[in-house]
Formats: sequence, C-alpha cells, structure tokens
Amino acid sequence: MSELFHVGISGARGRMGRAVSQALDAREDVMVSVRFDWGETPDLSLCDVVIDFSTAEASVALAETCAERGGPALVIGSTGFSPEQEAALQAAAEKVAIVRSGNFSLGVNILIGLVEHAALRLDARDWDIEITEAHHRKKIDAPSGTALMLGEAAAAGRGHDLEELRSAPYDGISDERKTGTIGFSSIRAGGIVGEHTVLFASDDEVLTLSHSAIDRSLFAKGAVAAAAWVRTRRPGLYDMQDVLGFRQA
Ligand SMILES: NC(=O)C1=CN([C@@H]2O[C@H](COP(=O)(O)OP(=O)(O)OC[C@H]3O[C@@H](n4cnc5c(N)ncnc54)[C@H](OP(=O)(O)O)[C@@H]3O)[C@@H](O)[C@H]2O)C=CC1
Ligand SMILES: O=C(O)C1=N[C@H](C(=O)O)C[C@H](O)C1
Repeated sequence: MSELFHVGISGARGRMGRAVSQALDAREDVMVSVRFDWGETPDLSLCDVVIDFSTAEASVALAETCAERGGPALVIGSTGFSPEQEAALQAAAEKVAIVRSGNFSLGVNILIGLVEHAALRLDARDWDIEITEAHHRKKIDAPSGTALMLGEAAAAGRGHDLEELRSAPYDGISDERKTGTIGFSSIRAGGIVGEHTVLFASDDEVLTLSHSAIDRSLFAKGAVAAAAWVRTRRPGLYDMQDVLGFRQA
C-alpha cells in the first residue's frame, strides 16, 4: 500500500469541498487533517497538501501563505481569476508546488488536445470558434474556467494568445464578428453540473466537440489524484495535463 499522506480541504463546506471530502473517504492512503472555510485560520503544518475549491481571492491568499512558509503543496480548483491574481499564483509557485486547473476531469483534459488540433487544422480565414458553457444558477464567474482553458487551447492551435483572438461579448448592437475569432456564450440555470461545447463554424459546415459532467464527484476524484501527484513535486505551477502525463518535459 502507498504511504499515508495528510490533506487539508479549503472551502470544505462548499459543493466541491463536500465532494472532495467524500472522494478522500474512499482512499486508504489519505488522512484529512484540516477542514476550513472563510474566516477560519487553519494549521497548515498538519497537511502535506491542501485541496482548495473556494474563490479566486481566497486561493491567491492561501497560495501566498503556503509560499511564505514553504508548503504545503496546493491543488487549486477555484476559477474566475483576474490577470493580476493569475500573476500572483505564478509568483507563489516559485516557492511551492501548485496544481491549478479549471477542470479536473479526464474528458475535458482530452478535449483540450482535440480543440488545439482542430483549431490548427481549420483555417482561421474561414472558421470561427464559439465556446458555449452551461452551469448551475449558483456559479458566479463567466466564462467558466474550463471555457477559458478551451479558448486558450484553440488560440494556441492558431499560434496566438487568447486575448489576441477573443471576440467581444454579444449584447445589443455591435460590429460584425471578425472571421476566425473565438467567442464565449454562457448559460446559468437550475442545477446543471457543467456542459462545454466548442463549435467550429465555416460558411459551409459546423464541427462540434463537447463534454458533459454528470456528477461533480468527477472533479473531486481528479483533484485527489492531483494531490497525490503534487505532494512530492518541486515548486512550480502545474496543471492536469502534467498530472495525467499529457505534457512531457
Ligand atoms: N476546477 C474544477 O474542476 C472545478 C472548479 N470549481 C470552482 O471551485 C470553486 C468553488 O465551487 P463550489 O464548491 O461550487 O462553490 P461553493 O460556493 O459551494 O463553495 C465555496 C466554499 O469556499 C469557502 N470560502 C470562501 N472564502 C474562503 C476562504 N477565504 N478560505 C477558505 N474557504 C473559503 C466558502 O465558505 P463560506 O460559505 O463560509 O463563504 C464555501 O464553503 C468555484 O470557483 C468553482 O468555479 C467547481 C467545480 C469544479
Ligand atoms: O462552478 C462549477 O460548478 C464548475 N466550475 C468549473 C469551471 O469554471 O469550469 C468546472 C466545472 O465545469 C464546474
């Protein structure tokens, strides 16, 4: 049996925190040493790794604390980071190992590769890209973290950063859409767990790639796998592509 390790859960009373707790219960090699939410000060010395699904602001504060004290390692699932907050995570990762992903599912991480490949093959002079995502009414950030990762993969396929190709949100009267740009559309309704569709559209045909999350335990299991992987890593900012071995050094 593998060596026992100690995990903290940040955002423990939230939807994902509770799912992570259940996923950890199913493992014999893990002990949950700390659970915390907003306003609570955890004893981080009790953890080898913290799994964090809270808010962007809380995740940055936690990463900075872990960087200052040289650990524990982190798995960050929160979404909705500003560019400044992304830079702060990057800086913290110089001192502590962090896996950060907007989606811990295997299917989405395979979809990322498919989208990059399709964007490379489908000429930007003919093919627009539109990413649609649907989530439950309680989700506060849009586009979702997953949609942004898919947008980054599409842009990378075309040799650009997302911000260079991103089309403006649609609302009221606007200019015509520039061919080959990447747009985002969001739905917030009911209890939808997570739906993502990447649509490639030319004047003649439409190619659709999509992923549906059936239960959020899916994300929790992926985050626990990331925790087992990251606890022995050197400082750095990693993602699920690293954990799954999809990105070789
Ligand atoms: N990467 C992925 O695969 C997935 C990512 N997510 C993302 O994870 C995040 C959480 O989602 P979800 O669980 O649905 O949200 P919830 O609102 O259900 O849970 C968030 C939790 O974080 C807690 N929290 C707030 N501030 C802090 C803090 N400073 N320190 C510790 N905990 C804090 C909240 O506590 P309190 O209620 O006391 O404020 C709450 O318990 C979102 O950003 C979401 O987009 C969600 C699913 C999958
Ligand atoms: O908030 C959620 O619920 C989800 N958030 C993640 C995102 O922003 O992409 C992942 C998943 O789709 C569920």
